[in-house]
Amino acid sequence: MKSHPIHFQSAVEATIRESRIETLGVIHKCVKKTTGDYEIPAKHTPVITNVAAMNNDLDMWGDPENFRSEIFLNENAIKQKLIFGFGRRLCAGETYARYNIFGSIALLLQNFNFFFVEGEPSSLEDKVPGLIISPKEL
Ligand code: HEM
Repeated sequence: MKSHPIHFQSAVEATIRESRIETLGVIHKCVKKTTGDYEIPAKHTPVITNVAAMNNDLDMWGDPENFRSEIFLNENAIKQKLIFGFGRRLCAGETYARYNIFGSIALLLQNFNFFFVEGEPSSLEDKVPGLIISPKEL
């Protein structure tokens, strides 16, 4: 079956979200007392976006624990952007990261077959926690 690049792209987006590599955003200083629905107690209060919570929000995703790439088929979906933070200080490496992840996964899938190895980390739960989540050593 021949798949369309946009379907592959949405699978890549879903993989980035599902892998939950980013837990917190960087510290920002509020320039206004309100942001969206939030009241910030004082101007210039430092705020940190809880990226992990956004990517696991039940109201937003319904079933965040499931891999559903079709959510990302709509190129303009706001959810697609949340992976890299939001607002004027969102991830500066977004385009670079998307381009590289897309290319790397495409090349790997074209050239290799992947299997789980018994006794070795096999799921996304097998990871090392931290500000940036990484897989356990393979
Ligand atoms: C899948 C890969 C990546 C993900 C999921 C990711 C995600 C994020 C997130 C969530 C933030 C915080 C945004 C906020 O606080 O609102 C951020 C900030 C940032 N990221 Fe990334 N990032 C990725 C790759 C990269 C790469 C490859 C670079 C550089 C080449 C990069 C450079 C930065 C920088 C400089 C900031 C701070 C931006 C600012 O405060 O103005 N990121 N990223």
